[in-house]
Amino acid sequence: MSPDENTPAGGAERLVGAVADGEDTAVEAALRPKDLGEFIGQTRVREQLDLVLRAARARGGTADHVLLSGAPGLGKTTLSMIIAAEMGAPIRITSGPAIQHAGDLASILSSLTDGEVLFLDEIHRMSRPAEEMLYMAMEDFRVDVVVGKGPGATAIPLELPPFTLVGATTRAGLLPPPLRDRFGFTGHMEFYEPAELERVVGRSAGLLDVEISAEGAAEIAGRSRGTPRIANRLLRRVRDYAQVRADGVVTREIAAQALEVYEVDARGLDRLDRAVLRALLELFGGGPVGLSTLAVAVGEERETVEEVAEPFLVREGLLARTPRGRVATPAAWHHLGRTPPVAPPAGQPGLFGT
Ligand SMILES: Nc1ncnc2c1ncn2[C@@H]1O[C@H](COP(=O)(O)OP(=O)(O)OP(=O)(O)O)[C@@H](O)[C@H]1O
Repeated sequence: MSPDENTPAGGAERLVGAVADGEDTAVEAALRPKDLGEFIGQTRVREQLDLVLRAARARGGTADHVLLSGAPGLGKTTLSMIIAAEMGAPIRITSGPAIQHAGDLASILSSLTDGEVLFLDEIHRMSRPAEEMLYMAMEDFRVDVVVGKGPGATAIPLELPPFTLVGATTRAGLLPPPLRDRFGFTGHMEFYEPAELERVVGRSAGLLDVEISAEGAAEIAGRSRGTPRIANRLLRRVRDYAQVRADGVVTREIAAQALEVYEVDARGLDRLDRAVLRALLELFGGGPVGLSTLAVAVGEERETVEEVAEPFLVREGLLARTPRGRVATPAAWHHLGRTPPVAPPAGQPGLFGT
């Protein structure tokens, strides 16, 4: 398996990875907002969803199918639970990779109750036959269950109770159009602003009984890469530090010291992210340099640099992928406390290829 942004080479989970680790799973249930009012940020999606749910409630029916797209850890599972809670309906949770055969899906669908919410995480990873069964289930609340094999096989139609499908995907673009078109509402989840993450940290600290100052919450928020899951994880590590090395209270200084121990810098970069930038600046004058050369310079696999470190560096505007290779932006020089090279006179090719 190739590495991704969330797991460094070697397998250990990254403190700043956005995919849930075992500890996250254990504590996240306690930290999830329970209704739309408690859900922080995502103003647009929240308002649109509020309208969809209110209208469905007023009609006394089930809500339209909902597709939530966005990076891991932004709150898709949480929102699906909120949709069920707001509709006063039970929720069934499963995921695309768990449904490999159409029969797996048929057995889930046929056991749904009236109005139930079915949360299908990673919906883009479902098998094709299951996907085709889902089209009919979403549109007509009916599936054809095939009994037998070969020429003697018969399709038995099975009526389903009305239900709301909430699909979640990190890659909306990978969904086949017929599937995408069957959702009545699509919400795209954005990365969170620091002020919103500060509220997430403050709220979680309250639930975990951690005393924290506003500045302490801001310090953690600024290092959380726009992602509530990372904010909650960093809060737990800072809490440990505050307990062991101080009086348990999370101030700005304590948060900064703790995250220095864990090598997460003021902008949320970790050791690997910084190693890539440092090599780019110190060994290659800021680039352009080929990916393979850069990977050798930091002693990592090419895939690790490309899939683990680069996405966040690109998102932060610290690194650019150009046809001639990787280039550090002026912001990268500033972030590592260095002065970017002077731009060449107009008309002459320079470091940044202009
Ligand atoms: N808007 C929010 N306000 C407060 N906490 C949030 C918010 N969004 C997410 N969280 C918290 O972040 C954690 C991760 O959220 P969640 O599991 O819903 O993310 P996700 O997008 O479903 O991730 P994945 O795709 O990896 O399953 C949870 O503990 C949740 O409480």
